[in-house]
Amino acid sequence: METTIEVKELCKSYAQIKAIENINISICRGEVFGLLGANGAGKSTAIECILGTKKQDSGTVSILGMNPKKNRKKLFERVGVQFQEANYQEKIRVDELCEVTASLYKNTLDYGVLLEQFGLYEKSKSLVSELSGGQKQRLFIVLALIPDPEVVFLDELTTGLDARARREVWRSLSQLKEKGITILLTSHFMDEVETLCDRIMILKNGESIFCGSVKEAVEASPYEKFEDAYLWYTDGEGEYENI
Ligand SMILES: Nc1ncnc2c1ncn2[C@@H]1O[C@H](COP(=O)(O)OP(=O)(O)OP(=O)(O)O)[C@@H](O)[C@H]1O
Repeated sequence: METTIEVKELCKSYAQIKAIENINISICRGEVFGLLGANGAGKSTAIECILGTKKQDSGTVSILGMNPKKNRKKLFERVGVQFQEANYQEKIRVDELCEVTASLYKNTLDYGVLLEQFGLYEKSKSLVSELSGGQKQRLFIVLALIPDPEVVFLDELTTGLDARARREVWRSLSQLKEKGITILLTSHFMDEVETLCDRIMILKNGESIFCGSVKEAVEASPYEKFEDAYLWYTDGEGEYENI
C-alpha cells in the first residue's frame, strides 16, 4: 500500500517544553488516522510541523513523496487543510469565499455540491459572519475539500457541531474515504474516533504512548470501552471505572 504521509523522528520544543518527542507516523493512501491526546499533548504542534507551517527541531516529513517546506506550492495543490481558527474576512459571502478559495487551485471540486453535502447550500448567499459556530466549522471543511485533495488535514474535526451535524460530517468523511482520500484528523470525541479512524496515535506530553487500531488499543488496556481505555492511556489511572 502506498504511503502518503511519512513522519520520522520528529522533535519540536518551545524553550523548555518538549512539545513533540521522536514521533514516527506512516499513513497509507485511503487511511483515516487519528492523532489523539489531552489538551497540550502536542497534536497541533505535530500537525503544524507535518504541514511545514512550523519548523521542527529535527526529523523528517514527507507528504505524497514531497517535502512540505521545499515543495509547498506543488504539494498544496493536492492537500486540503481545515484550520481551527481561520482568519477569513467575515464581510464576505459564503459563495464568494468558496470562489476565492477555488481560484487558488488548478483543479477544483464544484463547491456548490460540497456546500450541499455539508448542509450549507441555503447559506451560500449569507455572510460568513452570519454563520453559527457549527456552520462555520462545516464551511472550513468545505474549503479544505475544494482543491479535490488526495490528503486532508482536519484539526478538531467536529468541535462546536451539534449531534446531527457531527453525524453528517462523519457520513461525508466516510464517502471521502471510499474515494481513497487519506485523512489525518485530531478529535476529542472518542465515539467519532471509533467510527472514523482506521488507526490512531495517542500522544502524552509530546510522546507517542500508543499507535495502532482502536480495537488494539482496547485489547491492550484493562477496559472494554474505547473511551475508558483512552482515559487509561492518557491518565495511566483507573479512576473512571465506575462512571
Ligand atoms: N507557540 C508556543 N510557544 C510556547 N509553547 C507552546 C506554543 N505552542 C504550544 N506550546 C506548548 O506546547 C505543548 C503542546 O501544545 P499543542 O498546542 O501542540 O497541544 P494540543 O495537543 O494541540 O492541545 P489542544 O488539544 O489543547 O489543542 C503545550 O504544552 C503548549 O503549551
